[in-house]
Amino acid sequence: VVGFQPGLTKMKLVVLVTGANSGIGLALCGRLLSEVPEGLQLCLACRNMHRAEVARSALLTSHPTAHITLLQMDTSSISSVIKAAQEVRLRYEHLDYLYLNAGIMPNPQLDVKAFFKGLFSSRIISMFATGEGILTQQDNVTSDGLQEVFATNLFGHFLFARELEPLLCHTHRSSQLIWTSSSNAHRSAFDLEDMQHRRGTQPYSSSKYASDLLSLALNTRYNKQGLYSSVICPGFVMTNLTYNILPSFLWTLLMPIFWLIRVFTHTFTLTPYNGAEALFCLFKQKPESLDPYAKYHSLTSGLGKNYTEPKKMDIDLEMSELLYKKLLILESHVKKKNSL
Ligand SMILES: NC(=O)C1=CN([C@@H]2O[C@H](COP(=O)(O)OP(=O)(O)OC[C@H]3O[C@@H](n4cnc5c(N)ncnc54)[C@H](OP(=O)(O)O)[C@@H]3O)[C@@H](O)[C@H]2O)C=CC1
Ligand SMILES: CC(C)CCC[C@@H](C)[C@H]1CC[C@H]2C3=C(CC[C@]12C)[C@@]1(C)CCC(=O)[C@@H](C)[C@@H]1CC3
Repeated sequence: VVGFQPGLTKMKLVVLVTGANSGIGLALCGRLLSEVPEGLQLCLACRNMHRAEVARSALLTSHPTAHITLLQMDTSSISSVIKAAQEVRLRYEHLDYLYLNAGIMPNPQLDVKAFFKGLFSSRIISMFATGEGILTQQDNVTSDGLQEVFATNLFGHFLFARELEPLLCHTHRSSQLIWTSSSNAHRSAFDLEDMQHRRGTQPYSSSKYASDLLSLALNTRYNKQGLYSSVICPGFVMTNLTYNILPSFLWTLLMPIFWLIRVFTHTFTLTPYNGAEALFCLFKQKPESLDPYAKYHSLTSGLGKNYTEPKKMDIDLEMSELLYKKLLILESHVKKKNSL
C-alpha cells in the first residue's frame, strides 16, 4: 500500500477523496494539505493508479511532510467498490471526511440551437449558471448491467458509504459525507421510475439530482449516529470533464468571454482551485450547523474573490425516502448477484 503507515490514523483527521487524481478533487487535496499540513491522513481513491501516483507526487512536492495514501477504486464497478471498502476498513478505525467527488459526463453534446435561443431570452443567466436544457449525453452500460453515469456518480458512492458505515457512524465523534453535485441537477431530468436514466438523454443531470435527494435521505437516517451528508456545486470549472464538450481551440478562444461572464454570474469559477471552495469550506464547518436542504455553491466574483453560498434545493423528503428505498433494493440485488 503506497504511503500507508499503521498507527497513524489515531492522531490525524482521516480524509478520503474519490476522483482525487485530477480537477476539483486534486485541487481540494492541495487546499486541505495547505490548511492542515501535518494533521491529515489523506487517502486518494482513484480508478487510474498511474494518474494517482502522479497526483500523489505532485502533492508531496508542494507538501513534503504530508501523509498521503492511495486506494484503487472504480466507482462504476460493484466488485471494485466492495474491495476498496474492505481495504479502507482494514486501514482505518474511523473516517472523518468522505468526499464523494468522482464523476463523469460521457459524450456530451451541446445543443447549439437551444444555446443561441437561450442567449436571446430571459433565461440567459440561468443557462450559463446551470447549463439547463443545452447539454445531453450518451450513456453506456457497465459490466454489472448498470447505467454508467448512475453507477459512477451515484450508486458506487452510495455502496461505498454503506460499506463504510462502521467507520462513519460513531456517537461520540461526527463524520461528514460531502457530495460534489452540480447546479445542472434538475428535477425535470429525474424520474423515480427510471432512477438510472435508461431512457432519457440527461443522465448527468439525473445522477446529480439523485445525489441531492440521497444526501437528504442519508441525513434522515444517519444524523443520530453522528454522520452528516451535504452537497456542493463547484460552479463551471475547466477540467477534463468540461474540456470534452467543445474542441480545445474553442475553449481557448472563449476564455476571455468567460472572464467577462463572471462579472454577471459568479458561478463561472473556472479553475479547479476556485471550484473546490465549497468542498474546502465544508471541511471547516461544524456539520450540525449545515442545512440538509441546501446546496453549497462555490462562487468567484468578477475580481476573483472566492466564497461559498448555500441555496435551497428543489427536493422533498418523501421523494428522497423513496429513492433511498430503491437504492437499498438495488444494493441487495447487486450484492446477491456478486455473491456478497
Ligand atoms: N467541471 C465542472 O464544471 C463541474 C464538475 N462537477 C463535478 O465535479 C466532480 C469532479 O469533476 P472534475 O474535477 O470537473 O472532472 P475531472 O474529470 O477532472 O475529474 C473527475 C475525477 O473522477 C474520476 N473518475 C471518473 N470516473 C471514475 C470511476 N469510474 N471510478 C473512479 N473515479 C472516477 C476521474 O478519474 P480518472 O482519472 O480515472 O478518469 C477523475 O479523477 C464530478 O463529480 C463532476 O460531476 C460538478 C459541477 C461542475
Ligand atoms: C459555443 C458557445 C459559444 C459557448 C458554449 C458554452 C457552453 C459549452 C457552456 C456554458 C455554460 C457551461 C456549463 C456547463 C458545461 C459547459 C457550458 C454549457 C456545465 C453543465 C458543466 C457541468 C456542470 O455540472 C454544470 C455546473 C455546468 C454549468 C455551466
